[in-house]
Amino acid sequence: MEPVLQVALDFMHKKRALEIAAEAVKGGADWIEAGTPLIKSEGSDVIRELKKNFPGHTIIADMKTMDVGATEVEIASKAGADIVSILGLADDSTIEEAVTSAMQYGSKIMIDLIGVSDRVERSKTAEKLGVSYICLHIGIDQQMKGESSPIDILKQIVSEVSIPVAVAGGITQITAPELLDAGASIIIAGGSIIKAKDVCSATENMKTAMATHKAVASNVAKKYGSDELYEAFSLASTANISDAMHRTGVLSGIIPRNKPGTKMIGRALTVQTVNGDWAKPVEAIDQAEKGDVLVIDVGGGDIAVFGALAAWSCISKGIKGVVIDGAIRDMDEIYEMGFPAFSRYSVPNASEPKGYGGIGHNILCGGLTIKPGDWIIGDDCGVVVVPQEKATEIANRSVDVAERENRIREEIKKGSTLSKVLELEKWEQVH
Ligand SMILES: O=C([C@H](O)CO)[C@H](O)[C@H](O)COP(=O)(O)O
Repeated sequence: MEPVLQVALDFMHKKRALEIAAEAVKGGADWIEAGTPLIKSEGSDVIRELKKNFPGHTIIADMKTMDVGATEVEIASKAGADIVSILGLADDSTIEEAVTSAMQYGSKIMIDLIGVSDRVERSKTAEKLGVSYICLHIGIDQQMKGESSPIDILKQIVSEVSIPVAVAGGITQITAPELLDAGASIIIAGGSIIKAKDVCSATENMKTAMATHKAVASNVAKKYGSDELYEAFSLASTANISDAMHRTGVLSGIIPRNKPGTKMIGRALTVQTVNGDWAKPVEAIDQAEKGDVLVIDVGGGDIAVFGALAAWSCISKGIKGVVIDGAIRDMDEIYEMGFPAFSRYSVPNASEPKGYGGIGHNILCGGLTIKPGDWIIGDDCGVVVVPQEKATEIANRSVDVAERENRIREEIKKGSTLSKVLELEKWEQVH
Protein backbone atom coordinates (compact mmCIF):
# COMPACT_ATOMS: atom_id res chain seq x y z
CA MET A 1 0.00 0.00 0.00
CA GLU A 2 1.21 3.55 -0.84
CA PRO A 3 2.07 5.49 2.34
CA VAL A 4 -0.97 7.35 3.60
CA LEU A 5 -1.13 10.63 5.55
CA GLN A 6 -4.00 10.68 8.04
CA VAL A 7 -4.58 14.11 9.57
CA ALA A 8 -6.11 13.94 13.06
CA LEU A 9 -8.47 16.78 14.00
CA ASP A 10 -8.16 16.92 17.76
CA PHE A 11 -10.17 20.10 18.30
CA MET A 12 -13.25 20.57 20.43
CA HIS A 13 -15.03 22.61 17.77
CA LYS A 14 -16.58 21.41 14.54
CA LYS A 15 -16.30 24.74 12.72
CA ARG A 16 -12.55 25.02 13.29
CA ALA A 17 -12.08 21.34 12.51
CA LEU A 18 -13.86 21.65 9.16
CA GLU A 19 -11.85 24.75 8.21
CA ILE A 20 -8.57 23.11 9.12
CA ALA A 21 -9.56 19.88 7.37
CA ALA A 22 -10.15 21.91 4.18
CA GLU A 23 -6.66 23.43 4.47
CA ALA A 24 -5.12 19.99 5.10
CA VAL A 25 -6.94 18.48 2.12
CA LYS A 26 -5.63 21.34 -0.04
CA GLY A 27 -2.13 20.47 1.16
CA GLY A 28 -2.54 16.80 0.20
CA ALA A 29 -3.94 14.99 3.27
CA ASP A 30 -5.12 11.53 2.23
CA TRP A 31 -7.31 10.49 5.16
CA ILE A 32 -9.18 12.76 7.58
CA GLU A 33 -9.71 11.73 11.18
CA ALA A 34 -12.44 13.00 13.46
CA GLY A 35 -10.33 13.03 16.66
CA THR A 36 -11.64 11.66 19.94
CA PRO A 37 -12.09 15.10 21.63
CA LEU A 38 -13.94 16.34 18.54
CA ILE A 39 -16.35 13.41 18.51
CA LYS A 40 -16.87 13.71 22.27
CA SER A 41 -17.70 17.42 22.09
CA GLU A 42 -19.69 17.50 18.84
CA GLY A 43 -21.06 13.97 18.64
CA SER A 44 -21.20 11.70 15.61
CA ASP A 45 -22.61 14.59 13.60
CA VAL A 46 -19.07 15.80 13.00
CA ILE A 47 -18.28 12.54 11.17
CA ARG A 48 -21.33 13.18 8.97
CA GLU A 49 -20.09 16.71 8.21
CA LEU A 50 -16.60 15.50 7.33
CA LYS A 51 -18.03 12.88 4.96
CA LYS A 52 -20.29 15.49 3.35
CA ASN A 53 -17.47 18.04 2.95
CA PHE A 54 -14.75 15.60 1.82
CA PRO A 55 -16.62 12.83 -0.02
CA GLY A 56 -13.54 11.57 -1.88
CA HIS A 57 -11.51 11.07 1.29
CA THR A 58 -11.37 8.19 3.73
CA ILE A 59 -12.91 9.34 7.02
CA ILE A 60 -11.69 7.84 10.28
CA ALA A 61 -13.76 8.01 13.47
CA ASP A 62 -11.30 7.87 16.36
CA MET A 63 -13.90 6.41 18.72
CA LYS A 64 -11.32 4.61 20.93
CA THR A 65 -14.09 2.14 21.77
CA MET A 66 -13.62 0.08 24.92
CA ASP A 67 -17.00 -1.68 25.14
CA VAL A 68 -20.17 -2.26 23.08
CA GLY A 69 -18.05 -2.56 19.93
CA ALA A 70 -20.96 -3.29 17.61
CA THR A 71 -23.03 -0.32 18.74
CA GLU A 72 -20.22 2.22 18.53
CA VAL A 73 -19.13 0.98 15.11
CA GLU A 74 -22.74 1.19 13.93
CA ILE A 75 -23.00 4.82 15.16
CA ALA A 76 -19.74 5.89 13.48
CA SER A 77 -20.29 3.93 10.26
CA LYS A 78 -23.84 5.19 9.77
CA ALA A 79 -22.47 8.72 10.21
CA GLY A 80 -20.04 8.10 7.34
CA ALA A 81 -16.87 6.67 8.89
CA ASP A 82 -14.87 4.39 6.62
CA ILE A 83 -12.58 3.31 9.48
CA VAL A 84 -13.39 3.14 13.20
CA SER A 85 -10.81 2.89 15.99
CA ILE A 86 -11.23 0.37 18.81
CA LEU A 87 -8.85 0.19 21.77
CA GLY A 88 -6.46 -2.75 21.85
CA LEU A 89 -7.11 -2.78 25.61
CA ALA A 90 -10.74 -3.79 24.93
CA ASP A 91 -11.83 -7.36 25.51
CA ASP A 92 -11.57 -9.72 22.52
CA SER A 93 -15.37 -9.94 22.45
CA THR A 94 -15.60 -6.15 21.94
CA ILE A 95 -13.16 -6.34 19.03
CA GLU A 96 -15.07 -9.28 17.49
CA GLU A 97 -18.35 -7.41 17.81
CA ALA A 98 -16.76 -4.32 16.24
CA VAL A 99 -15.40 -6.34 13.31
CA THR A 100 -18.79 -7.98 12.67
CA SER A 101 -20.56 -4.62 12.83
CA ALA A 102 -17.99 -3.04 10.49
CA MET A 103 -18.58 -5.80 7.91
CA GLN A 104 -22.31 -5.14 8.13
CA TYR A 105 -21.95 -1.39 7.55
CA GLY A 106 -19.08 -1.48 5.07
CA SER A 107 -16.42 0.03 7.31
CA LYS A 108 -13.10 -1.25 8.68
CA ILE A 109 -11.55 -1.51 12.14
CA MET A 110 -8.27 0.02 13.28
CA ILE A 111 -6.91 -1.22 16.61
CA ASP A 112 -5.29 1.48 18.73
CA LEU A 113 -2.48 0.06 20.89
CA ILE A 114 -2.37 3.00 23.33
CA GLY A 115 -1.71 1.67 26.85
CA VAL A 116 -1.24 -1.95 25.71
CA SER A 117 1.73 -3.61 27.42
CA ASP A 118 2.58 -6.34 24.89
CA ARG A 119 1.91 -4.51 21.66
CA VAL A 120 3.35 -7.19 19.37
CA GLU A 121 1.20 -10.01 20.82
CA ARG A 122 -1.92 -7.80 20.84
CA SER A 123 -1.35 -6.93 17.18
CA LYS A 124 -1.16 -10.61 16.24
CA THR A 125 -4.36 -11.36 18.14
CA ALA A 126 -6.13 -8.35 16.62
CA GLU A 127 -5.25 -9.53 13.13
CA LYS A 128 -6.69 -12.96 13.92
CA LEU A 129 -9.86 -11.29 15.21
CA GLY A 130 -10.29 -9.67 11.78
CA VAL A 131 -9.22 -6.05 12.19
CA SER A 132 -7.91 -4.27 9.10
CA TYR A 133 -5.30 -1.91 10.58
CA ILE A 134 -3.00 -1.78 13.60
CA CYS A 135 -2.14 1.62 15.11
CA LEU A 136 0.99 1.95 17.26
CA HIS A 137 0.08 5.02 19.29
CA ILE A 138 1.83 7.10 21.94
CA GLY A 139 -0.87 9.26 23.52
CA ILE A 140 -0.56 13.03 23.83
CA ASP A 141 -0.25 12.84 27.64
CA GLN A 142 2.55 10.25 27.30
CA GLN A 143 4.32 12.43 24.72
CA MET A 144 4.38 15.32 27.17
CA LYS A 145 6.49 13.23 29.52
CA GLY A 146 8.97 12.57 26.74
CA GLU A 147 7.75 9.26 25.23
CA SER A 148 7.96 8.78 21.47
CA SER A 149 7.05 6.08 18.96
CA PRO A 150 9.32 3.07 19.57
CA ILE A 151 10.93 2.13 16.26
CA ASP A 152 11.97 -1.34 17.47
CA ILE A 153 8.40 -2.28 18.43
CA LEU A 154 7.09 -0.87 15.16
CA LYS A 155 9.52 -3.08 13.24
CA GLN A 156 8.49 -6.15 15.25
CA ILE A 157 4.78 -5.53 14.66
CA VAL A 158 5.34 -4.98 10.93
CA SER A 159 7.24 -8.27 10.71
CA GLU A 160 4.56 -10.22 12.64
CA VAL A 161 1.35 -9.06 10.92
CA SER A 162 0.34 -8.83 7.28
CA ILE A 163 -2.15 -5.96 7.65
CA PRO A 164 -1.05 -2.28 7.33
CA VAL A 165 0.42 -0.66 10.43
CA ALA A 166 -0.24 2.98 11.31
CA VAL A 167 1.81 5.11 13.71
CA ALA A 168 0.52 8.01 15.78
CA GLY A 169 1.85 10.18 18.55
CA GLY A 170 3.62 13.47 18.01
CA ILE A 171 4.79 12.62 14.48
CA THR A 172 6.39 15.56 12.71
CA GLN A 173 7.84 16.29 9.28
CA ILE A 174 11.17 15.32 10.83
CA THR A 175 10.21 11.97 12.38
CA ALA A 176 7.83 10.64 9.68
CA PRO A 177 10.54 9.36 7.27
CA GLU A 178 12.20 7.07 9.83
CA LEU A 179 8.80 5.59 10.76
CA LEU A 180 8.07 4.86 7.11
CA ASP A 181 11.53 3.32 6.77
CA ALA A 182 10.68 1.09 9.75
CA GLY A 183 7.63 -0.24 7.89
CA ALA A 184 4.72 2.05 8.83
CA SER A 185 2.12 2.36 6.07
CA ILE A 186 0.01 5.11 7.60
CA ILE A 187 1.34 8.27 9.24
CA ILE A 188 -1.18 9.80 11.61
CA ALA A 189 -0.33 13.43 12.33
CA GLY A 190 -2.25 15.76 14.60
CA GLY A 191 -0.36 18.59 16.28
CA SER A 192 2.40 19.00 13.70
CA ILE A 193 -0.24 19.92 11.14
CA ILE A 194 -3.27 21.30 12.96
CA LYS A 195 -1.22 23.63 15.20
CA ALA A 196 0.75 25.05 12.25
CA LYS A 197 0.14 28.68 11.35
CA ASP A 198 -0.21 27.51 7.74
CA VAL A 199 -1.91 24.11 7.76
CA CYS A 200 -1.76 23.70 3.98
CA SER A 201 2.04 24.20 3.86
CA ALA A 202 2.57 21.97 6.89
CA THR A 203 0.60 19.20 5.15
CA GLU A 204 2.55 19.70 1.92
CA ASN A 205 5.80 19.47 3.88
CA MET A 206 4.66 16.27 5.56
CA LYS A 207 3.78 14.77 2.17
CA THR A 208 7.21 15.80 0.84
CA ALA A 209 8.93 14.20 3.84
CA MET A 210 6.92 11.03 3.23
CA ALA A 211 7.56 10.94 -0.52
CA THR A 212 11.29 11.63 -0.31
CA HIS A 213 11.93 9.78 3.00
CA LYS A 214 13.84 12.89 4.04
CA ALA A 215 13.07 15.09 7.04
CA VAL A 216 11.63 18.53 6.36
CA ALA A 217 12.53 21.13 8.99
CA SER A 218 9.74 22.08 11.37
CA ASN A 219 9.52 23.09 15.02
CA VAL A 220 5.78 22.64 15.53
CA ALA A 221 4.91 19.76 17.89
CA LYS A 222 8.55 19.04 18.64
CA LYS A 223 8.86 17.33 22.04
CA TYR A 224 11.66 18.31 24.40
CA GLY A 225 13.75 15.92 26.50
CA SER A 226 15.07 16.63 29.99
CA ASP A 227 18.28 18.06 28.51
CA GLU A 228 16.39 20.55 26.30
CA LEU A 229 14.25 22.32 28.88
CA TYR A 230 15.95 25.70 28.60
CA GLU A 231 15.06 25.74 24.89
CA ALA A 232 11.49 24.62 25.62
CA PHE A 233 10.86 27.23 28.33
CA SER A 234 12.29 29.93 26.07
CA LEU A 235 9.43 29.19 23.62
CA ALA A 236 6.69 29.67 26.21
CA SER A 237 5.57 32.71 28.21
CA THR A 238 4.90 32.61 31.95
CA ALA A 239 1.21 32.79 30.99
CA ASN A 240 1.58 29.68 28.80
CA ILE A 241 3.43 27.89 31.60
CA SER A 242 0.81 28.77 34.19
CA ASP A 243 -1.95 27.57 31.82
CA ALA A 244 -0.04 24.32 31.37
CA MET A 245 -0.04 23.93 35.17
CA HIS A 246 -3.81 24.42 35.37
CA ARG A 247 -3.27 28.12 36.20
CA THR A 248 -0.98 27.50 39.16
CA GLY A 249 2.74 28.08 39.77
CA VAL A 250 2.56 31.89 39.90
CA LEU A 251 4.54 33.76 42.58
CA SER A 252 1.96 36.11 44.02
CA GLY A 253 2.90 39.78 44.46
CA ILE A 254 6.32 39.44 42.83
CA ILE A 255 6.70 42.21 40.25
CA PRO A 256 9.06 42.49 37.23
CA ARG A 257 11.53 45.38 37.59
CA ASN A 258 13.04 45.03 34.10
CA LYS A 259 13.11 46.54 30.65
CA PRO A 260 10.04 45.26 28.72
CA GLY A 261 10.82 42.01 26.95
CA THR A 262 13.30 40.76 29.56
CA LYS A 263 13.05 36.99 30.04
CA MET A 264 14.65 34.94 32.81
CA ILE A 265 14.99 31.14 32.79
CA GLY A 266 17.05 29.11 35.24
CA ARG A 267 17.20 26.69 38.16
CA ALA A 268 16.54 27.98 41.68
CA LEU A 269 19.31 28.52 44.18
CA THR A 270 17.24 29.21 47.26
CA VAL A 271 18.20 31.64 49.99
CA GLN A 272 16.48 32.49 53.24
CA THR A 273 17.20 35.64 55.23
CA VAL A 274 15.51 38.22 57.46
CA ASN A 275 14.38 41.73 56.66
CA GLY A 276 17.35 43.88 55.53
CA ASP A 277 20.03 41.24 56.25
CA TRP A 278 21.89 40.91 52.95
CA ALA A 279 24.66 38.48 54.08
CA LYS A 280 23.16 35.18 52.84
CA PRO A 281 21.87 36.58 49.50
CA VAL A 282 25.33 37.92 48.69
CA GLU A 283 27.15 34.79 49.94
CA ALA A 284 24.80 32.66 47.81
CA ILE A 285 26.11 34.36 44.69
CA ASP A 286 29.51 32.74 45.30
CA GLN A 287 27.89 29.31 45.77
CA ALA A 288 25.72 29.57 42.63
CA GLU A 289 26.31 27.64 39.42
CA LYS A 290 26.16 29.26 36.00
CA GLY A 291 22.50 29.31 34.90
CA ASP A 292 21.03 29.52 38.42
CA VAL A 293 18.39 32.02 39.50
CA LEU A 294 18.66 33.34 43.07
CA VAL A 295 15.32 33.02 44.85
CA ILE A 296 15.36 34.88 48.14
CA ASP A 297 12.81 34.46 50.92
CA VAL A 298 12.72 37.56 53.11
CA GLY A 299 9.18 36.84 54.34
CA GLY A 300 7.93 39.90 52.46
CA GLY A 301 10.30 42.29 54.29
CA ASP A 302 10.51 45.90 53.14
CA ILE A 303 14.23 46.62 53.71
CA ALA A 304 16.49 45.79 50.73
CA VAL A 305 18.62 42.62 50.72
CA PHE A 306 19.93 42.97 47.14
CA GLY A 307 21.33 45.87 45.10
CA ALA A 308 23.45 46.83 42.11
CA LEU A 309 26.79 45.48 43.41
CA ALA A 310 25.14 42.11 44.06
CA ALA A 311 23.65 42.22 40.55
CA TRP A 312 27.10 42.90 39.01
CA SER A 313 28.44 39.94 41.03
CA CYS A 314 25.63 37.75 39.62
CA ILE A 315 26.56 38.75 36.08
CA SER A 316 30.20 37.80 36.79
CA LYS A 317 29.02 34.34 37.91
CA GLY A 318 26.59 33.74 35.01
CA ILE A 319 23.52 33.88 37.28
CA LYS A 320 20.36 34.36 35.24
CA GLY A 321 18.37 36.60 37.58
CA VAL A 322 17.03 37.25 41.06
CA VAL A 323 13.60 36.83 42.62
CA ILE A 324 13.03 38.38 46.05
CA ASP A 325 10.03 37.99 48.33
CA GLY A 326 11.12 41.23 49.91
CA ALA A 327 12.85 44.40 48.75
CA ILE A 328 15.48 45.29 46.15
CA ARG A 329 17.32 48.61 45.73
CA ASP A 330 19.42 50.39 43.07
CA MET A 331 16.76 49.49 40.52
CA ASP A 332 17.83 52.29 38.16
CA GLU A 333 21.29 50.74 37.74
CA ILE A 334 20.02 47.14 37.70
CA TYR A 335 17.43 48.11 35.07
CA GLU A 336 20.09 49.70 32.89
CA MET A 337 22.49 46.74 33.16
CA GLY A 338 19.66 44.44 31.98
CA PHE A 339 19.95 41.98 34.88
CA PRO A 340 16.54 40.27 35.31
CA ALA A 341 15.13 41.20 38.72
CA PHE A 342 11.74 40.50 40.31
CA SER A 343 10.73 41.56 43.81
CA ARG A 344 7.84 42.48 46.07
CA TYR A 345 9.21 45.97 46.82
CA SER A 346 11.76 48.45 45.49
CA VAL A 347 13.19 50.75 48.19
CA PRO A 348 16.35 52.84 48.77
CA ASN A 349 17.32 51.53 52.21
CA ALA A 350 19.31 48.42 53.16
CA SER A 351 20.56 47.20 56.53
CA GLU A 352 23.59 45.30 57.86
CA PRO A 353 24.99 41.88 56.76
CA LYS A 354 24.17 39.90 59.92
CA GLY A 355 24.21 36.32 58.58
CA TYR A 356 20.79 34.98 59.60
CA GLY A 357 19.09 32.29 57.45
CA GLY A 358 20.61 29.78 55.07
CA ILE A 359 21.26 28.73 51.47
CA GLY A 360 19.96 25.77 49.46
CA HIS A 361 16.93 24.55 51.38
CA ASN A 362 13.20 24.73 50.73
CA ILE A 363 11.84 28.27 51.05
CA LEU A 364 8.60 30.17 50.61
CA CYS A 365 8.43 32.82 47.90
CA GLY A 366 5.30 34.54 46.61
CA GLY A 367 3.21 32.11 48.65
CA LEU A 368 4.69 28.97 47.08
CA THR A 369 7.31 26.48 48.23
CA ILE A 370 10.45 26.62 46.10
CA LYS A 371 12.98 23.80 46.20
CA PRO A 372 16.61 24.14 45.10
CA GLY A 373 16.74 23.09 41.44
CA ASP A 374 13.14 23.99 40.58
CA TRP A 375 12.78 25.86 37.28
CA ILE A 376 12.12 29.59 37.66
CA ILE A 377 10.83 31.53 34.67
CA GLY A 378 10.15 35.27 34.66
CA ASP A 379 8.94 37.73 32.04
CA ASP A 380 6.84 40.89 31.79
CA CYS A 381 3.85 39.14 33.39
CA GLY A 382 5.66 37.92 36.51
CA VAL A 383 7.37 34.76 37.77
CA VAL A 384 6.36 31.09 37.74
CA VAL A 385 7.97 28.09 39.41
CA VAL A 386 7.97 24.63 37.82
CA PRO A 387 8.85 21.80 40.23
CA GLN A 388 11.91 20.01 38.88
CA GLU A 389 10.23 16.58 39.05
CA LYS A 390 7.51 17.76 36.61
CA ALA A 391 9.75 19.99 34.49
CA THR A 392 9.88 17.89 31.30
CA GLU A 393 6.12 17.38 31.21
CA ILE A 394 5.31 21.03 32.03
CA ALA A 395 7.84 22.34 29.50
CA ASN A 396 6.23 20.26 26.73
CA ARG A 397 2.71 21.19 27.81
CA SER A 398 3.71 24.89 27.90
CA VAL A 399 5.05 24.75 24.35
CA ASP A 400 1.82 23.00 23.34
CA VAL A 401 -0.22 25.84 24.89
CA ALA A 402 1.93 28.39 23.03
CA GLU A 403 1.54 26.53 19.72
CA ARG A 404 -2.23 26.25 20.09
CA GLU A 405 -2.36 30.01 20.82
CA ASN A 406 -0.20 30.68 17.76
CA ARG A 407 -2.77 28.91 15.62
CA ILE A 408 -5.71 30.75 17.24
CA ARG A 409 -3.86 34.07 16.73
CA GLU A 410 -3.63 33.35 12.99
CA GLU A 411 -7.35 32.63 12.84
CA ILE A 412 -8.16 35.90 14.69
CA LYS A 413 -5.82 37.86 12.40
CA LYS A 414 -7.86 36.74 9.40
CA GLY A 415 -10.58 39.09 10.75
CA SER A 416 -12.22 37.00 13.47
CA THR A 417 -12.32 37.41 17.27
CA LEU A 418 -11.33 35.15 20.15
CA SER A 419 -14.94 34.65 21.12
CA LYS A 420 -15.87 33.65 17.57
CA VAL A 421 -12.90 31.33 17.03
CA LEU A 422 -13.63 29.48 20.28
CA GLU A 423 -17.43 29.72 19.92
CA LEU A 424 -17.34 30.90 23.52
CA GLU A 425 -21.06 31.22 24.22
CA LYS A 426 -21.82 27.74 22.92
CA TRP A 427 -19.08 26.18 25.04
CA GLU A 428 -19.60 28.06 28.31
CA GLN A 429 -19.84 25.75 31.31
CA VAL A 430 -23.42 24.79 32.16
CA HIS A 431 -24.30 25.84 35.72
O1 LIG B 1 -5.40 10.01 18.94
C1 LIG B 1 -4.90 11.02 19.33
C2 LIG B 1 -4.96 11.39 20.76
O2 LIG B 1 -5.26 10.27 21.52
C3 LIG B 1 -6.04 12.42 21.05
O3 LIG B 1 -7.26 12.08 20.51
C4 LIG B 1 -4.23 11.94 18.35
O4 LIG B 1 -5.07 12.13 17.29
C5 LIG B 1 -2.95 11.35 17.84
O5 LIG B 1 -2.06 11.19 18.92
C6 LIG B 1 -2.30 12.24 16.78
O6 LIG B 1 -2.06 13.52 17.30
P1 LIG B 1 -0.57 14.02 17.61
O7 LIG B 1 -0.02 13.12 18.64
O8 LIG B 1 -0.73 15.44 18.08
O9 LIG B 1 0.17 13.96 16.31
